Order: sequence, then structure tokens, then C-alpha cells
Amino acid sequence: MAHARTKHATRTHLPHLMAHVPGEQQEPVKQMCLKMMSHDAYGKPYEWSTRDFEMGAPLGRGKFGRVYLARERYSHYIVAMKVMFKEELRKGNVQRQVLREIEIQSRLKHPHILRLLTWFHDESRIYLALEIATEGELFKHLRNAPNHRFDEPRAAKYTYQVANALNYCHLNNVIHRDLKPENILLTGTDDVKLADFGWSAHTPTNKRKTLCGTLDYLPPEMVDGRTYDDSVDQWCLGILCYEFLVGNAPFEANTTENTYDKIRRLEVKYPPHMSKGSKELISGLLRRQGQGRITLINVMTHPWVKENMAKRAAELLQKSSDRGKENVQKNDCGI
Ligand SMILES: Nc1ncnc2c1ncn2[C@@H]1O[C@H](COP(=O)(O)OP(=O)(O)OP(=O)(O)O)[C@@H](O)[C@H]1O
Repeated sequence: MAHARTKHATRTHLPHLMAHVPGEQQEPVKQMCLKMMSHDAYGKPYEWSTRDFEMGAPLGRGKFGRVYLARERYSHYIVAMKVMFKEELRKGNVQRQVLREIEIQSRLKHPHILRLLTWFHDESRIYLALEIATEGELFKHLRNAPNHRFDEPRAAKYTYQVANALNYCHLNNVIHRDLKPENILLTGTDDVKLADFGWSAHTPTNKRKTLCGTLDYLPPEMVDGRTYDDSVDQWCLGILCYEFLVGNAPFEANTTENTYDKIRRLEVKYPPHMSKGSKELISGLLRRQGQGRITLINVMTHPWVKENMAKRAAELLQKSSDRGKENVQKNDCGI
């Protein structure tokens, strides 16, 4: 690794980064920023390799990769390192899918899209350095929630954040096409990150015909092999919001054909515990015709979403203030 640095960070670079840092944290944050800015990789092309990272505990396992906690040696920045064997990708015939994922995910920069920070490869493996989402798959949290479902404030908050991420994708001519709780990660601050762009696609022509995605989430136009556009993601958002609130997808059935039939007939059952607002939003997204589906902007400003997001924010604020009080009490008791 070359150590001649052509670009030195100076303290004059920092004021805009420090604007919202509380007083007592200013010095450590400033030191960390300076350290990161004086890294070889700052502001110029850099060939990353395994030598730059210390690998830690495994975080999880996918079909083609293992994900580990990893720390960049110089800055100590923590990432989730996804390691895939080239041979396994070749056997599974998914090389193009992985390259597409890398290409698309590395240029999407949004607070609710998992950042691909860098990637590199050696003779046998491909390494993706991903932003860390400490709470892991949202699916796990949904399964562990009471009755396998989220309450309305939580469902609304996540629906808003996913809508926001999808809207950004569409503005950048990307359709996700494989939305489901397994492809969404949760951070330690209760924010979701859209991940897994393996099935996503550029939309230069705006109409595509490939069948992909997960069965329960397939929109009618894909079931019938018709051309489709980015409104497939709005359909999937409707299914996702339903699954958050009910615990399972609306068109689940024992056979593929039965699922397809239910999708074609638009056979959705809304359990009695669902509110009028949530049903209105979901039925607005689960429309047969793509053009008829509620737009992502209208999802974000939907009264049910806004009202319940505010409740979630208030709940989290209350929790953190309770934790603060608990800590003060512990300190008072000398614990
Ligand atoms: N950025 C991340 N932060 C924290 N944990 C992660 C991160 N990325 C992946 N994980 C964990 O690693 C597991 C495997 O991730 P991976 O992306 O390989 O699998 P997948 O998307 O479930 O699988 P596949 O795409 O192969 O079906 C995830 O289920 C999750 O628990």
C-alpha cells in the first residue's frame, strides 16, 4: 500500500461536518474525521484489498455469500463484508446478476438504501464492503413481533422509508423488482435500508418483460407475462405494507397456481384489526393497472402514514428519555 499521500485533510475542511455535533463530542469526532480524510483512499482512486480490513464475527449467510463484520484497518470504520466465491457464482449462473447488483448499488446514494462502499476481488472471491445495519433482516423482526406483525406506527414508518428509497430509485431509472422483508435491513436507530439489488434493473426503455421477484409479491402484469414498468414496485410496496400489518402476504396459497389465481382476481382479505386508513393505502397500491396505483410521493404524504409515523417518533423519543432516566437512577445508586 503506497503511503505517499497527495491529498491532506486540513481543519478548514471540517466546519460543515461539525455543525451538528454536540460540544463534548467535537474533539473526538474531529480527530476521527481527520484520520479518515488522510486515508490513502480519500479523494482519489484506490485499489482496496483484503489487506485493508480486519475480518470479525459472521453476521449471516446468503445463498451465495457469507457476511462478516469487518473493520477498515486505518480509520477503524466498521462495515459488513459480503464474501462470495466466484466458483459458486459461476455454478449458480448468477455472475451477471451480481455484477448488476454491484453496478447499480454502488451508484445509489440514499439514506434508506444500503450503501455499497467499495468492492474488490481476488482469484477466488468477490468482496462487497457494505454499510452495516446492526439489527439485520427486517424479516426476523417481523417474525419475532407479537402475532408476527408490526403495529401501525412501526409499519407506517417503514412503509414511508421504503417509499422514499423506491422513489429515489425510480428517479434514477432503477426498478427494484424484489421487495420483501428479507431484502430490507434494519439499523440500530430503527431505520430501514433497502438491500439486495440482484433483481433490479435499469429502465432505459421503461418497459420490460423478464419474470423475476418473489411469487407472493408478483404483480398481475408479471404473472401474465405482460410488459411492465416501475409501477411494479408500488404493487410490491402494497404487499409489503400488508405483510407488516397482517404477518403474511395477501395472496399466499398452497400452490403457485392458486397464488397466481388470487393475484389475478385481486382477492385480498383485510382482517378486522386493520384500520380504515391502512386499508385505503394498501388497496390504492394493489391496483390491477400500474397507472392507477398511488404514487410513491402520495404514499409518503398519505394521512395514515403521516399520523402513524409521528406516533412512532413520539414512542421512540419516550423510550430514549425513559432510558436516560434509568441511567441517571443507576448512577445515583452507584451502579
Ligand atoms: N449490511 C449488513 N449489515 C448487517 N447484516 C447484514 C448485512 N448484509 C447482510 N447481512 C446479514 O447477512 C445475511 C446474509 O446476507 P446476504 O446478502 O448474503 O443474503 P441474502 O440477501 O439473504 O441472500 P441471497 O441474496 O443470497 O438470497 C443477511 O440475512 C443478514 O442477516
